Amino acid sequence: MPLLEVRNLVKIYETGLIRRQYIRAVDNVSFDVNEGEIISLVGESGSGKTTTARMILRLIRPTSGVIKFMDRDIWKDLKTQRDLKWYWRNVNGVFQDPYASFNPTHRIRDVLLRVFNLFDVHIDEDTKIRTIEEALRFVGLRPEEVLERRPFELSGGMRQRILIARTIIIKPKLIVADEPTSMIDATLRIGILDILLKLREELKSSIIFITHDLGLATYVSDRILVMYKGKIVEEGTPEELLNNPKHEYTRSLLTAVPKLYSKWF
Ligand SMILES: Nc1ncnc2c1ncn2[C@@H]1O[C@H](COP(=O)(O)OP(=O)(O)OP(=O)(O)O)[C@@H](O)[C@H]1O
Repeated sequence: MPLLEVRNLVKIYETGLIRRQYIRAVDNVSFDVNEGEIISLVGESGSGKTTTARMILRLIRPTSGVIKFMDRDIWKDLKTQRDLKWYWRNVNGVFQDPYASFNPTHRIRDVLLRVFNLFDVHIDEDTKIRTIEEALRFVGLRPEEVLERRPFELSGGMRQRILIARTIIIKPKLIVADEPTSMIDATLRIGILDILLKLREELKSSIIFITHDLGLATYVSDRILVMYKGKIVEEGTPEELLNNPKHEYTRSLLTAVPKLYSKWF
């Protein structure tokens, strides 16, 4: 049984007050995510990646289709507040703008301590601090350097790492990482991807990595799904997509991938 099953997912947005317009943002999308697997959703801006991610995170309701996590339909079978906390503890998101995700007036220590309350994790204070320190070290930060600082006193790369640390604290089974590297310098991006690989390796997390950059997806994924105008137009391992892209859109994405990546295969 896959960890996550997405079947015939559709999202139609209605816009316009006088003349109604319908945008088919996600159009009949199906895929599975297995335990310990990293898959990427790759596509240009507007292809429906974020909408798909938000539906998986149960933040927006699909127009139709089914999402099952551990065999539970996330709209039909999760009813109580407790069910939802269970879900968000197990399926957690890391978003693209680490700055917007923090309350700027809070110290990092408090930002991270709040996570335990949010998800009803009842452990003693010492264990909480130890868990936080462990998570910070996991993402390559020194607790003593960041705990007392406020978000604006840290670099973008550090903030992104703290967001990942916040996710690690609750040890979700599935992490949905939506463009987690887009706001940081190119030189630091691989560092973030290496953390995702380490998460899979050491915590056996599954990851859905969302990006417009096929090169980054190639670096980190077991399987890549290419999205175009709301549909998945191609799916394969990085090797298959790089060596034998079938869809014209994948070929156009490949022209933007530096030779460095293709050299690996
Ligand atoms: N709340 C909304 N209301 C109306 N239309 C929306 C809404 N959110 C997204 N859309 C539209 O749905 C389509 C898919 O958007 P989505 O954000 O899912 O794509 P994306 O691939 O994640 O793009 P990006 O990389 O720019 O975030 C776009 O045409 C977008 O304009």
